[in-house]
Amino acid sequence: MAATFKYQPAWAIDVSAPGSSRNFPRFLSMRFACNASISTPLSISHHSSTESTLILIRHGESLWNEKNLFTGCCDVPLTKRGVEEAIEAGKRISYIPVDVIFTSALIRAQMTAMLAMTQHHHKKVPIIIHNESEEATTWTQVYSAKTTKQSIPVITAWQLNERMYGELQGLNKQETAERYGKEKVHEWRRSYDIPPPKGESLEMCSQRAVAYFKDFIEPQLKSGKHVMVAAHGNSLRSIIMYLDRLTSQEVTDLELSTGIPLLYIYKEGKFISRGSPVGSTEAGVYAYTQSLAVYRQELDEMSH
Ligand SMILES: O=C(O)[C@@H](CO)OP(=O)(O)O
Repeated sequence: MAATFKYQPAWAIDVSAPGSSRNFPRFLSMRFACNASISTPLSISHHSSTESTLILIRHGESLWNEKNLFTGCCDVPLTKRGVEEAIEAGKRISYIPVDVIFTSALIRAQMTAMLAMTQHHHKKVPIIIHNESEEATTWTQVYSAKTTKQSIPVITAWQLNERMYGELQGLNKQETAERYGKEKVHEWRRSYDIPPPKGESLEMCSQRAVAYFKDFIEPQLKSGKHVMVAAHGNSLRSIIMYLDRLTSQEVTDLELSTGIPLLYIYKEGKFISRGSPVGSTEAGVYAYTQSLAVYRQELDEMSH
């Protein structure tokens, strides 16, 4: 079968991307059996666009957020409230274009991305790309160009996982503060370079999360693709530190709420923060760039 996989859809990522020689997941080798020419159905052309959107979403409330437990890389699902937050987040971004989704390898981020996309006006189907083995790649192929066009690839990457919290994972945050002192626990949770016992500091988390962002997500934005990243409090704090050029002191005060999408415009190599596309500020988002305004208008026309 492999010999027949001749075409690479627009969503497949350039194998020559920097960092591809590292041991990153094998999503790079995705192939389709059909002779598919994939492009966005709306008028924002990937090739002519000089600006693209980046949505960052921290997952909705998880069962361990609810119980106030250190979670880190433990793979726990969303609560009912987390599910609702993800759906609400989806409503807030439902008019913002999304061509490719990156999530961590953890279910709470993946659930958030999938639930958010149920609200999107373009009605495309998010599909998780499985390239963990030859079989996974072969057995998950799509053979229809039309179906591929109506899909959004969802790329999972462990590098976007929550920071690994070491020996704090599963411990109650309040009880840990009582045992080790509030200040020590705050230092473990929010300092830049002090790791919790046997865990990752924010700096260590940033070394993998920001490297992944630069190597795999930024090239997508550069090529005009609109990207959503669903990840975690600390992996996103490290990415925001990079995007907003925060100092290691400034990032200690950065807190992200669950399920609140943050919007950036990527333009001429720069990231411009547009805050959270909530309610009335949405107009401001669309006023910001002409091509986004056109996208919005076309979505409106499609849904009438
Ligand atoms: O427990 C965790 O994994 C994180 C995020 O929920 O907690 P904190 O906010 O303490 O970094």
